[in-house]
Amino acid sequence: MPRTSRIQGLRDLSVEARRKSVAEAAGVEAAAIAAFDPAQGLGLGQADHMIENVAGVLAVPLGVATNFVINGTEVLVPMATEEASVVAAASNSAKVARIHGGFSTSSTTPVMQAQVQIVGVADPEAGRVRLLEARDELIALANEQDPKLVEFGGGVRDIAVRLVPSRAGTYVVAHLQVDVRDAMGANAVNTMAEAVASRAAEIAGGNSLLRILTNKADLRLSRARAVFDAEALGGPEVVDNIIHAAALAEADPYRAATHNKGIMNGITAVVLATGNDTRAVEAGAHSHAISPAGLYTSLSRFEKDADGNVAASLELPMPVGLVGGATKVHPTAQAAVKLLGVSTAAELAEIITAVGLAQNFGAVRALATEGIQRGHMSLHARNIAATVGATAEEVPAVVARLVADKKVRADYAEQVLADIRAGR
Ligand SMILES: CC(C)(COP(=O)([O-])OP(=O)([O-])OC[C@H]1O[C@@H](n2cnc3c(N)ncnc32)[C@H](O)[C@@H]1OP(=O)([O-])[O-])[C@@H](O)C(=O)NCCC(=O)NCCSC(=O)C[C@@](C)(O)CC(=O)[O-]
Ligand SMILES: NC(=O)C1=CN([C@@H]2O[C@H](COP(=O)(O)OP(=O)(O)OC[C@H]3O[C@@H](n4cnc5c(N)ncnc54)[C@H](OP(=O)(O)O)[C@@H]3O)[C@@H](O)[C@H]2O)C=CC1
Repeated sequence: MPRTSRIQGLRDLSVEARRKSVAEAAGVEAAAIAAFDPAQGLGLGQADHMIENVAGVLAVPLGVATNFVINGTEVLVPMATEEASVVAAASNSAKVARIHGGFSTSSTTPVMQAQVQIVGVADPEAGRVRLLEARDELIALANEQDPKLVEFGGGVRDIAVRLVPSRAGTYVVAHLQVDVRDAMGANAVNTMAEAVASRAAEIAGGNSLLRILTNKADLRLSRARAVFDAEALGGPEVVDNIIHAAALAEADPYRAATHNKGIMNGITAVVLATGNDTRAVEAGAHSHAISPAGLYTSLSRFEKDADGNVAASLELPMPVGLVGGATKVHPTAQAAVKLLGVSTAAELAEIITAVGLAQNFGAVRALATEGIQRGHMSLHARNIAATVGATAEEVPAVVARLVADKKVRADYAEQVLADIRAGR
């Protein structure tokens, strides 16, 4: 069967049947994603090699978002999240995006930056120039630290030097700009920064202090765009409401924070599912969300295009890898990568960005029409039913009453469960 991400009725299958259906649709062996089953996921022994003082593992629901077409390829997306309605929203948006061809993505070269802070330079302007004169020497010294990365075509691409005035004087800050290829790159660039720090300080005429990557990875950008059909959304008025919602997020930091949280609902779920550094991606995203006027603003843009449809776009840092960190050692993360069918970090970064845009659009569309609660709470109701003690067999009946009565609350769920058990 040709690879497809359209699996109608996936929600109605059992977990095991869903996993089988997803593997078939993705064109992978069922064994490739067997580690989605916690029984075959991260073992205590493996976990004990990953972090310190391991006492257990924390399982998180792993859903699969459907309907994605990205650069013409059908993609089923693993999403690790504890939040109801996130997977549904991403799938719903992806379904609408299919009308105009799905998502188009692109990305820059995977360049991560490490900072070397140099303190106590009497003549920082001249110190900066001295460092730039020594560019080739410092690049060679840094590249010696990771011959394998250079062998893969990576390595230091350039050096930039910034002067940062502060209450404690002006710092000369050298940036190593390193192509890290398919790594997230933090360990790689941190090693390089530590190796060049003392020589850089000597050249600049000061003392080196911090040698560490920046998570404001604005030389490693990923982009996604999609067109959402006006008629499918409910007509021009809905489009105008979506544009207004997006305009507020652009202008108001209070709204931008939640608008961007909506984006990260999608992004962080895939970053986590693939064993990548969620904190690095979140730090990069929010540090990127600063307007030219210095305001915290929305990361995505929604515009009404010439045909009256919504043209949505998103560009942000996306420092994710396939070869380092937990991705290589976590069996479920490896299975997630197999399901995605990606072979480079850039491909992964672009899929993650598309999912962020889909998630963001789904939330804003709901907010700009019926509001978030109907969709979100009707799915959250299952959590509430389980919380008050409903068995798997009782949950559907409890949820149906909570949603029908528009009272998705734990106290009401207790009453409904009691009624159902009493045959009322
Ligand atoms: C929840 C929906 C999708 C319902 O929307 P709906 O129109 O009732 O859904 P539907 O039953 O017509 O299904 C449409 C498609 O949605 C997907 N879908 C629909 N239901 C399911 C399900 N149970 N399981 C799996 N997939 C589901 C599925 O893809 C389905 O098509 P199909 O593939 O079946 O042909 C919609 O109301 C929605 O997208 N709401 C937005 C929810 C959301 O954004 N949740 C994120 C949490 S809220 C938040 O924290 C972010 C926020 C809101 O604060 C951000 C911000 O402020 O901007
Ligand atoms: N965000 C942050 O602030 C920080 C994050 N971290 C953590 O660092 C980890 C990621 O760092 P990262 O450097 O990726 O980890 P790794 O050091 O595990 O992986 C990178 C290494 O993999 C090797 N490699 C093999 N194949 C490739 C390839 N195709 N492309 C590139 N490199 C390849 C490279 O050479 P070689 O084998 O010679 O090393 C490279 O140095 C994450 O777990 C993150 O959480 C750490 C510090 C700070």
